[in-house]
This record gives sequence, structure tokens and C-alpha cells, in this order.
Amino acid sequence: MGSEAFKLKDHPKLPKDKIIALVVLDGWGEANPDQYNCIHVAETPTMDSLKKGAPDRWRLVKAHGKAVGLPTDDDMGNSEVGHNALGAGRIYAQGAQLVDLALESGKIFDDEGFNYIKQSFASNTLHLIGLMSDGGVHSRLDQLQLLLKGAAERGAKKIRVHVLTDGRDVLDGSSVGFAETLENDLAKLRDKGVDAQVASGGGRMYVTMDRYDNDWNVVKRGWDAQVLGEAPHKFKSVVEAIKTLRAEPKANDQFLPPFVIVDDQGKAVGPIVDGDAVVTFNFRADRMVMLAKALEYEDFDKFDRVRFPKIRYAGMLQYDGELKLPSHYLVSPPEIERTSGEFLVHNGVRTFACSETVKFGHVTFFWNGNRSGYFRADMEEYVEIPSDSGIPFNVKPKMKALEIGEKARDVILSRKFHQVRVNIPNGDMVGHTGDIEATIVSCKAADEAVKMIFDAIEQVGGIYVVTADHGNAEDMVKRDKKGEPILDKSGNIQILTSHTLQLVPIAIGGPGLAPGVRFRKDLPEGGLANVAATVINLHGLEAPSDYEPSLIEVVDN
Ligand SMILES: O=C(O)[C@H](O)COP(=O)(O)O
Ligand SMILES: [Mn+2]
Ligand SMILES: [Mn+2]
Repeated sequence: MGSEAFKLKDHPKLPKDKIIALVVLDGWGEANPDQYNCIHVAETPTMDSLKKGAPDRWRLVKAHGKAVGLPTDDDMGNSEVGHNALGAGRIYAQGAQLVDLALESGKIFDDEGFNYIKQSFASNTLHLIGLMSDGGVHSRLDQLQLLLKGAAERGAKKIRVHVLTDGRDVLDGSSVGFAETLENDLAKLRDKGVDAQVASGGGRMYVTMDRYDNDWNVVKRGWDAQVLGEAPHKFKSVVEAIKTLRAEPKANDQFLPPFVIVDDQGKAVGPIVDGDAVVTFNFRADRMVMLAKALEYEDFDKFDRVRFPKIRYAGMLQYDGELKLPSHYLVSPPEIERTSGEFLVHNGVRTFACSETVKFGHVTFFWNGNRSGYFRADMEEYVEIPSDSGIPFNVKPKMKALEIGEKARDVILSRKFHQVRVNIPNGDMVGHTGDIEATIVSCKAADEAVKMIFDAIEQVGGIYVVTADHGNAEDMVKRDKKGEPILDKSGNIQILTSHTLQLVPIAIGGPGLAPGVRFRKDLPEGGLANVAATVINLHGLEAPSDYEPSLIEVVDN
């Protein structure tokens, strides 16, 4: 599409050229105020004060389930689908659902990707690498089960599964049950004459699933186990491996060390060798891109691969449409086009985006419909503030919130950009550690960063829009249907490290907001996909007609 095709009409009532701070608090939902709601417990005067603007300038929106393109309303939101919806202004069927549909219809087994890897089945091994969980954020165990069954039915004779334990999108400790289910399935395949086994494993945050080039050692640990068959821990079975490693003090599913499964002679059962097929079965991109590069790129200097086997590799989805990575994939990703970011730069809106490493791709790549780079380099600037690496974030829960706040402040005060968009990761990243005290500290830091941004907006006569991509820090405990915390036999609560199903706040304000602007009352079901049109309006433009409707109206005062 040429630039002309992106031209938007002027908004009949709202002015152009306002400076807008667009703040996404990662993992910041709305929940009952109790001791497990870290946002409530933390001192968050800035975010608290916004509620006084309800219902005209503060409201809640949906950030989970069908509102963000997930299969059901029991699916919690996540950063990928949340930022996709925020930036694209429309609801797309997302990876989880696309894979479900392809498996249900059997189409996955007829398409190019599967036919490509199938060529290895007759004389080589099929390896499946991915997150073993039913979290539905990066992968789902039932999809792996169907893939295993389908591959065996279509001629795979030797299958090796390389598992990554979760404990982040699901309860810590649940990996044991998932491993048992998987073992059971593999045993059934063995009964049918397929040589099927788990070959290696490790905790997702310590093995393989890094993102945005934060720490390549994580990918290397996985490579050594999965490809080379080498790891510090060796076991006869995956269940034994997980149970033993979890018994170590402070061990948890997210950070289990790498292990390999060995035979009676102590030899690894499943290194990846020339001629093998490999499928990475996560549908979500961000934490598979680094491994995909290691598996696919001939030229690669991020770590010493020692061996670079000539394999047939396919991703569950294509993880990066710009890089065409990987080149083979089982299911086509959602085609998210004409995002708000692209419209805005073609309508004179200069855009700045910033976060720290762990969420940088969220506010750029996911925001822009899974697209890397600029739409127009002369109109945009994206800045990444390096995250701490090699530590869990409860150790430094303030993360880089203040640095992000300072950067946004400086850019706002420079008046060089019309939109200054940030993601403040604290509630989410520290919430995932399950450390309640640290999460409280993290929420306070996020609130302070918001304050810095508001102060700058005040000085330049701008507008702010503050929202979140999904819940996390507002609820840190597993609850029963009545909402009461679930206690174990010893009376301890079960910590919830995952996201939630909660609604998230959105607030608008600032001296530049026209007095008659208020949230409409006729969109009670509004979700994150309604935010793009809202922001486009605040930039003084009418949103494209196929976008979900704007949350605001302008009344004459
Ligand atoms: O990848 C992660 O860290 C979690 O699985 C989901 O968190 P995010 O969707 O907030 O990135
Ligand atoms: Mn998020
Ligand atoms: Mn998260």
C-alpha cells in the first residue's frame, strides 16, 4: 500500500499535533483489594488518583479470551495478544486458535511444513521442542499430544521430545503432572511400535526460552542438551528428572537446570543429528526466535554450536514474518496488517517507543503486528534500555522503570514526537516470580515512572493514555470459584505466578485533552482492540472504518 492509502480524515472535533504519552503497564489488572493484590498493597498514588476520573476518564476493558483473539474466555491474556490488539485495533484469531483449527481439521498434516519434515520420518528421528504446559500462552500440551499422534500415524518411527518446564503461565510444580501425561502418551506410542521418548529438558527461564537477545547463554544451555545431548544432569526418565531437580532447595519449574535422558549405558537418547526433523511446537514467537536462529542460520555467532546438524526444521508458526524465520512452519501466523502505528506515521504523527529489553519487542514488534523495524525511519524512533540479565527480577524489582520514565520524560519535553509510547514491565516480570514483597516494590516503581511521564505531559500541555496489556500483579494467589485463596494441607497459599483473567484499566487525561472528551457508555464490553481507534482520535484523526470502535466521544460543554 502506498502512503496515500493510509490517509485518514481529520477528526471533526479533536485537534492534531498534541503530544500523547501512551503508557502500557505490563501485567496490571483490576482486582479486589486484598493482601494478595500487590497493586493495592503497594503505594501507587498516581494510578490510584486516576480512578477518580471514572466513568468519564477511567474505565475497565477486557484483556483476555475472545476479546484478544484467544480460543475461549477462560484463556488469560498475554503480552503478545494484548499488544497485537492494542496496536492493530482489530481482533485477530491468534496462534493458539489457529493451531487448534488446523489440528481439528487435519489441515496441519496436509500443508507444506508438515510434508517437509515428513521426508525425514522414514530413516531419521523427529524431534519436538517446546514448552510443556497447558498455559495456552506459548504452547498447549493437548496440541503437542495431537501432533505426536498425527506424526506417528503418518510414519514417524522415532520421536524425541525436548521439554521445557513452565511454572510461569501455570502453577509451579505442575510440570510433574504434565510430564506424567506426556510419558503416558509416549508409552502408548511405544506400544504401537514407535520408538518415542523424552530426550531432554530444563526450566523455560534458564533453558532455551530467552527473548529479544537478552541472554544467549539460556539458548546455549538448551542447545547443548537438545542437539549435543550434553547436560550436567542425567536421568532415566523425565518424571524422575523433574522430581529430583525440584527437590533441591529453592528449585522451581521456571528455572530447572538442563538435563538429558540417558539409556542403560549412560548415553543420551536423543541428540539431534544430520537428517533429523525438528519442530519447535510453541505457537508464540518471542521466546522461540532465538532458538529458531540457532537451528536455521548457517552463519551464526551467538555461541559456539559445536555441531550444526543438517536438519529439516519447522516452527509451529513462522515466528518472524520480516525475517521469514523459520522458513518452514506448520501453521500460518495471523496476518496483522494496517496497524495503527503504520497509519499514524503516514498521517504526520511522529512516534517514539521505548521499553527495557525484556519488553522492548512488545511495544514495537507485537505492537506493529509482529513486524520488526520502522514503518518510516524518518518519522519514528525506538529505544531499548538494556535489562538486567542473568538474575530473576525479584532481586531487582524496580527493574528499569525509572530509566524508562526518564527517557519518556526527556523525549516528551523535547517536543520532537507526537506519540511517546512505553511499556513499563514491572508488574508482570516481577509478578511472574511469585515473590509478593518484590512485586509490591515493583508496582510502586511502575507508579513512580508513570508520575514522571505525567509531569512531563503537564509541562507540554499534552495528553496521556494509560492502560495495561493483561493482569498479573493484582492477584498473586490461586483462588477457588468463590474467589477465596486455596490453601494446601499445611495451610499455605498457592502462589499464582501467571497472568490473570482480570479486566485492565484505561485512563485518559492531561491538560491537552479537550474538555468534552469522555468514555462512551455504550461500549461496556470494550477491550484492548478498542484502544487503537481511541488513540488515533486523540491524535486528531478518524480511525479506519474496519477498526473496533473508539472508546471516546466528544460532547459539547
Ligand atoms: O513469556 C512470558 O514471560 C510469559 O509466558 C508470558 O508473559 P508475557 O505475555 O507478559 O510476556
Ligand atoms: Mn505482558
Ligand atoms: Mn507476563
